[in-house]
Amino acid sequence: MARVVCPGSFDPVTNGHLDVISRAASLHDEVVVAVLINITKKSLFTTDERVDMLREVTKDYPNVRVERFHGLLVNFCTDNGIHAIVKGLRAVSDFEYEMQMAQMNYRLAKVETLFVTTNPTYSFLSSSLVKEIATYGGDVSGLVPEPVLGRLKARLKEE
Ligand SMILES: O=C(O)c1ccc2[nH]nc(Br)c2c1
Ligand SMILES: O=C(O)c1ccc2[nH]nc(Br)c2c1
Repeated sequence: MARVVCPGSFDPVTNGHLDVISRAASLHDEVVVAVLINITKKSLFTTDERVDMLREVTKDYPNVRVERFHGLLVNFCTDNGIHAIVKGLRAVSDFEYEMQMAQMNYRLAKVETLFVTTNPTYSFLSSSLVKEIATYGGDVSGLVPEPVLGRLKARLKEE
């Protein structure tokens, strides 16, 4: 049973994230999308909201489940029988940091990291850019799943 993890903040999940998750799901028996609980970093959505949105937008993928974790990713992996991490690469600029993390995670727990090159349509995308554009009234439709677009607009109205 090849189980892999797609970790992230997903604050909120974007179509770029979903592209990586769906491609990982087509390659492995099970994909665990792991939402990082980060108490130090202020996020726009709570952990529960981020988990809920991910569950909603991945409900048509039977081999994808969404969990949350805090602390070291490799501890989450070893606790859950996960031997590989799947990350998206949007551009060469992602590679240096991801390479460092991948080598550390292998050293710590022999957990491998596999990379998926993101669909060029979304290679400019990040959660933070989507939030920034939406904050100033920019149109981010088509960049996040429909259910996320509604929640993003509603949340930003509250800010
Ligand atoms: O949501 C994030 O913070 C985040 C970061 C980096 C990422 N690489 N691949 C994916 Br899916 C991904 C998600
Ligand atoms: O949303 C982000 O911050 C983020 C970062 C890094 C990423 N690599 N691949 C993907 Br999809 C991705 C998304």
